[in-house]
Amino acid sequence: MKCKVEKLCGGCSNLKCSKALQAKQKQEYVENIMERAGLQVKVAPVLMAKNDLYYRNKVIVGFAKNKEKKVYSGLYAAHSHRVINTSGCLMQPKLVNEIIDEITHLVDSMKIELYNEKTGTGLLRHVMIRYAHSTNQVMVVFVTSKVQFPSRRNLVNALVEKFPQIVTIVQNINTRNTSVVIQNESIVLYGKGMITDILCGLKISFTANSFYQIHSEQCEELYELGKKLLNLRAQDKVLDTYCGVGTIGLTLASSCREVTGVELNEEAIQNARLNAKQNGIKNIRFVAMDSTMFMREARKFHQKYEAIILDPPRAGTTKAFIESACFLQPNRILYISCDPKTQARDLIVFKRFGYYTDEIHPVDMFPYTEHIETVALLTKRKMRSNQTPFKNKHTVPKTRSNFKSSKFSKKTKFKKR
Ligand SMILES: C[S@@+](CC[C@H](N)C(=O)[O-])C[C@H]1O[C@@H](n2cnc3c(N)ncnc32)[C@H](O)[C@@H]1O
Repeated sequence: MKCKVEKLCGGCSNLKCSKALQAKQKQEYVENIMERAGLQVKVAPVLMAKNDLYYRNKVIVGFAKNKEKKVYSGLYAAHSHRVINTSGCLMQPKLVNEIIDEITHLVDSMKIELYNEKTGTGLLRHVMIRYAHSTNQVMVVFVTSKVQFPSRRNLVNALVEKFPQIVTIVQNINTRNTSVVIQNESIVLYGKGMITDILCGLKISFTANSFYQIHSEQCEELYELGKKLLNLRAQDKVLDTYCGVGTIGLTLASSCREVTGVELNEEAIQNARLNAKQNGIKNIRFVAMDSTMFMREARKFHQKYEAIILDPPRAGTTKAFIESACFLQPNRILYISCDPKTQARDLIVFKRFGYYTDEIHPVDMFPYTEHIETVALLTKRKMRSNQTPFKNKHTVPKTRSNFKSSKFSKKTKFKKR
């Protein structure tokens, strides 16, 4: 496969590898990590993506000017903030590439000021495009350094006229000296500020700040695998932590009694609630809260879940989360991870609290890159009666009557049972 900026970009380090070679390398990569962590687990063959080109449903580009002072756009060169021209990128949907090219042309012809990171001057920092594969809907987000955005009307009109697939355009204001692209303040310039995809047969809407898996088709495979491993029963209560816009819990809701989704990002929780409503799913609720804090509260009130799911960001989860999750004694824990290194670190802690896995399932969510998603089902193994790994004051589980009479903290949104 040929890419003109392959050596500069660093995004697709496996561009020259066949599918079979990528599968082998990624499996060995996970095996090495697990082995080095001292975990005796089998690593299953990698579940490779059927579509390995034009898959990225989220793209963020920066802008710069060439020697002739003409504006170009693209990703950053590896380990730098130098913009390289990635027009026509093979990992981005063709429509997304066309829209980026048009925006770049408009930014140039309308003489929109580019932001300068070094001096902190200028206006346009980045453009983010989000794409819904199943519905062909597109969201465009202009990230600016200030609220005043003089040419925005003309820019919006020109874009929606040329691309009817653009259903919403948002301005995100980032005044900070940071490499975090998207900040909390947004103004909707056109449409509703969200796009809707169809995922696992459900209508899933999300806004600019909410997480949505990068490879939508492969995400369906990932969730299908998770569902199969969990093997839920109709009476099960499920906790879906780090739930984003609720996608995992929503796809499981019809196979269990009830689901609780927990997520730090309030905007994502609002999306999740809308997603439950627009799919008529009633046995799910969402809590906007840090997952570790939630888990601590759940432990305090001795909540019972048959299955706990965690799908944290690359940094993995916390020891406090793991300790509390294991204390609740679910039958199974499903750990989905986008970084096998932090997953291995966390699996060691799970093991200390009695939860083991025999097998890791890698899923290739990021073809041609070095990244890999991994899924592990953990189940409880018996410990000797004198082995109690739990240390702090909630060691002794409350009796049922204790639990019923205990006062619920105002912060926590547990329902009395
Ligand atoms: C890898 S995403 C997974 C989202 C979702 N499970 C999915 O498949 O789309 C991780 C999510 O965790 C959320 N998050 C990050 N830190 C968190 C925390 N401390 N507590 C709860 N959620 C957190 C992020 O906002 C993000 O939505």
